[in-house]
Amino acid sequence: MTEPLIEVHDDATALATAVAGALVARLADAQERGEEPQVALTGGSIADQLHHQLTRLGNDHGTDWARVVFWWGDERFVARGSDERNAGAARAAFLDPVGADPGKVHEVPAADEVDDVAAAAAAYATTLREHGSGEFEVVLLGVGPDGHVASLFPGHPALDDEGIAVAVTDSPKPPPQRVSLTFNALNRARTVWFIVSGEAKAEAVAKALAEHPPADPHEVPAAGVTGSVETVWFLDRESASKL
Ligand SMILES: O=C1O[C@H](COP(=O)(O)O)[C@@H](O)[C@H](O)[C@H]1O
Repeated sequence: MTEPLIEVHDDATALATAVAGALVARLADAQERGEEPQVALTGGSIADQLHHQLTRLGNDHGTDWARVVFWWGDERFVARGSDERNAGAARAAFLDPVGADPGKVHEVPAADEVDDVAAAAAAYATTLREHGSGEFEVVLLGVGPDGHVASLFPGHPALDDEGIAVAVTDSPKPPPQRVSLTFNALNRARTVWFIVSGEAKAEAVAKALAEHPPADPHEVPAAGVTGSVETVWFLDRESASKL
């Protein structure tokens, strides 16, 4: 468990630009050490801006995108062609333009590819186990106004799942069926970067970072994730306004 660092940027654009710059530098460093870094991407409102900035940077920092292994912290269980799919948006705006290797982009199976959401979670967990069960260089996490991360929602039984990936069948945020990495998997990451923008998230950020008393991850799931080497909360002024 690492002490969280906090970095506040002016607005969502500055925030996404900073995280994109930090990510390409971190991945290039890992590749220079001869590693093939694994990254878990996030969905949600900040993801589009982040993808845009990552594509703008492209190979500028020497990152070889074809030698990065991609995962998602969570996925909505919808058809592959659905606009709601986190992976679809990332592929179109970022992974395809920068030349990610399709064989190293590991999506959660879609609703039109497997029987049910439990089968999707089981298949994702199997693929993760084949790649080290979540030895992530970086996990990127958005945070919902209720403090959820990935698809781990306050008070939900998925918070206590001890596997790697869990099926969520009654998400309070639509769509109701999702697959999420568990706390167990997320907490194996070397680096966890929260990316949080907007006034609506300010309360959740303040609760997650409270020290006395610290937040209960069952009430504020974001408080239950830390990197083994580094945890950074990348915020904009609005999301940091209640700290
Ligand atoms: O549904 C989701 O929500 C969270 C937070 O999204 P936001 O739109 O409130 O920023 C996101 O991190 C997650 O990946 C996504 O599936």
